[in-house]
Amino acid sequence: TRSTRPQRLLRAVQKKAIKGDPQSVISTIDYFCRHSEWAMNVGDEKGAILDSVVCEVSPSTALELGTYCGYSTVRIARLLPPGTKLITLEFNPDYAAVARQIIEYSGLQDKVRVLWTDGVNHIYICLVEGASGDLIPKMQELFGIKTFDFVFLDHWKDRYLPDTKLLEECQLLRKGSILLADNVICPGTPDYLEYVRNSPRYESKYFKSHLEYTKVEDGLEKSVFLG
Ligand SMILES: O=C(NC/C=C/[C@H]1O[C@@H](n2cnc3c(NCCO)ncnc32)[C@H](O)[C@@H]1O)c1cc(-c2ccc(F)cc2)cc(O)c1O
Ligand SMILES: [Mg+2]
Repeated sequence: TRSTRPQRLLRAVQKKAIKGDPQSVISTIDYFCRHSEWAMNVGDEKGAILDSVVCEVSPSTALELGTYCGYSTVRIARLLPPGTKLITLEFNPDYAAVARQIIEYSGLQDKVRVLWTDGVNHIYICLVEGASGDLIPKMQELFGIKTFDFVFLDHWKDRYLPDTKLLEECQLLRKGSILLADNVICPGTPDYLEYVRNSPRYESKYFKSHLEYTKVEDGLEKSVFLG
């Protein structure tokens, strides 16, 4: 049977990227998506905005909803200081398998630890297979996470709002937690935008950009939880 797009993207990384070099993995994926096959990675233009927010927040705990091939996982993890806990959730086992290999190829595998390892000098990336709706309520029990400093939303667009409300209900957000949402224009997340822009519990800001690898408008919404 024909390979899948994530498998072809992985093969391009294994063929062209420098093993152990996260930036090379990122550039290879961007080149592949621009010149061979488009794929729904956050991409280089919005990725630069993601980078700047991650550097500004310098989170000690971070959550990514929707790993897909691991492109934004690598983008985020390469900027995190040692001792950070990054949890990324992916419920499609085939995508999770590709993401695991891309994360490992980027040299972050020595930082990929199951979260309860007591090492203190590594970034912990835990790629958990499962649906955010089931896993978010278990963050404390499974990973000892009290609150997330940073959340990157990039999964099904109609799940941004319910999962944000779930994070609030599970008290996984604290005063100052930052939510960064991809695709708030294209494909669009109207109910989520309306919520974070009108709720007194959030201070929201739109970062105008373009849909990955295209000239179509898209952007990221950065929302600070006010507690
Ligand atoms: O649809 C887009 N992203 C979805 C990502 C889904 C990934 O996340 C995983 N996932 C989904 N829900 C959950 C979940 N929980 C929710 C269910 O329980 N728990 C765990 N994992 C989950 C999927 O398995 C995928 O791996 C998109 C589209 C365009 C686009 C724009 C223009 C076009 F013309 C075409 C496409 C551009 C983008 O940047 C985009 O991100
Ligand atoms: Mg996206």
